[in-house]
Amino acid sequence: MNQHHWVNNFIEKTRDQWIATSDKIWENPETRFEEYVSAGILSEQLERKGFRVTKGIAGIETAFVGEFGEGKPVIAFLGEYDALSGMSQKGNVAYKEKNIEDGNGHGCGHNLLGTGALAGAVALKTYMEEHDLKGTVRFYGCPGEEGGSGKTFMAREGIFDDVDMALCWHPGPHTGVIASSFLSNIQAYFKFKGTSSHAAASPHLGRSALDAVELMNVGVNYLREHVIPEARIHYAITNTGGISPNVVQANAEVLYLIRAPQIDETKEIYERIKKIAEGAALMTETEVEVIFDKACSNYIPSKVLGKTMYESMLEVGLPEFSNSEQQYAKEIWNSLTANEKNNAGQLVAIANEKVNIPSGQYLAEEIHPKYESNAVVPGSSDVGDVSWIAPTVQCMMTTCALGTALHSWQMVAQGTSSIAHKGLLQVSKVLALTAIKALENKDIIESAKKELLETLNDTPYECPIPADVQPSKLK
Ligand SMILES: Nc1ccc(C(=O)N[C@@H](CCC(=O)O)C(=O)O)cc1
Repeated sequence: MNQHHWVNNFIEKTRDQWIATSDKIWENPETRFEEYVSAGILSEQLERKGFRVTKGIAGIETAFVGEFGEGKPVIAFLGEYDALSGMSQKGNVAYKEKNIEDGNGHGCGHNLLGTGALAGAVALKTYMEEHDLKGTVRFYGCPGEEGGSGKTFMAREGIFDDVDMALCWHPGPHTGVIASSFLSNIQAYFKFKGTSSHAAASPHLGRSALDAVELMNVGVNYLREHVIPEARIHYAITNTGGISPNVVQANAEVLYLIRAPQIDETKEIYERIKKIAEGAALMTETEVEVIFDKACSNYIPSKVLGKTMYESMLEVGLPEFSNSEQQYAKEIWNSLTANEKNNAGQLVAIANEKVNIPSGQYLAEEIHPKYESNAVVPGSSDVGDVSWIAPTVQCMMTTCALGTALHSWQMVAQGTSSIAHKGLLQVSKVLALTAIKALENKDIIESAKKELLETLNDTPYECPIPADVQPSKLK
């Protein structure tokens, strides 16, 4: 039996357990660094499959690793399982309706992501046993990707240092190797402290922290024109100082997320934003404290491994969808606005380019043929930090209708559908096959490592998160 047939047989034979695992995680959406149930579901399966499991690695309760085999090469599968807050949504419907008031939801499909990577790792382990192959397979349970950069904290503790190759994937509307780089980022809280007072009787005695937040935001709005065009600066006001307009707000806080292609560019913008915060504090006679939350590095896709993954994708092919799945995808398509439909050809996170979508098509019908690109995707991922340490490869696999945006209710609704299940099985095969090809042809890993060394050009990996910053839960 050739490699592809073996992988196909294995995943199809075990399909029910992957689907059930993904659905269980979908039903228990947990946000950054609180993924207790989800991490439990995945680590328990690794234990049952004979992996040596270590929980709470890198000082993070919901991070874990499962290992099988010994020696080189060390092949790592990266699994995520965190959800987004406030994104609760009913499954398998084509209209917006919450499942639970104020509940979380899998708006980025990480229920599928973690499970697909797990299935790939289990497939590789079984293949190694049956074919008496040497090496180590690891599944890294990586929490807090969304706004948490869990892998960057894990990288800081050195836990990826002996990895020879890393594999990951992302659910979405298209299929192809993720050929582009991603933006690095820094996230920090700006906490202002003033003096409360009666807003009518003694406003002159009050010093408003909320004013400071607003002035800071205005300052940053002016900054935006004077940064490189690829940069992105977002904010969320995490404390408005209360709900009483007749009190001068003594405490207020704003959370900034700053992104740019290179981490040095992000750091430079961060320093300028800190000056704006100091300016806002000066103007309002308040005090500001800057609390570094997290950061991640830009992603360096391995072209060598990208080629191997692309070849694996061609062998595995796209899922075949039934009439009822096509019908559901059409209903999702019909829920989109004209602008959203127009944007459907944008290959989010694959290559930052646009393809034509023929009318009447609702599910991707092609494997994007590019596995090399100089483009930068306007998003970030903590897989970036792993890619500085070991050659790393990722793909996107169709798990939802064309036009579905990540972080949308449509993404949550389809995350437990049979469309997503088919994508999940297909990508598990792609991940396992890519790893098997690399394991059976040592040249692949050697050239990938050489390529990474040349790309880094003697720049050593430096974790962008300072040593004293700890991962934090959502507030
Ligand atoms: N293959 C993908 C990997 C990550 C994402 C994504 O949306 N990441 C978040 C991460 C944000 C963060 O790093 O805090 C983002 O860009 O907003 C999207 C596709």
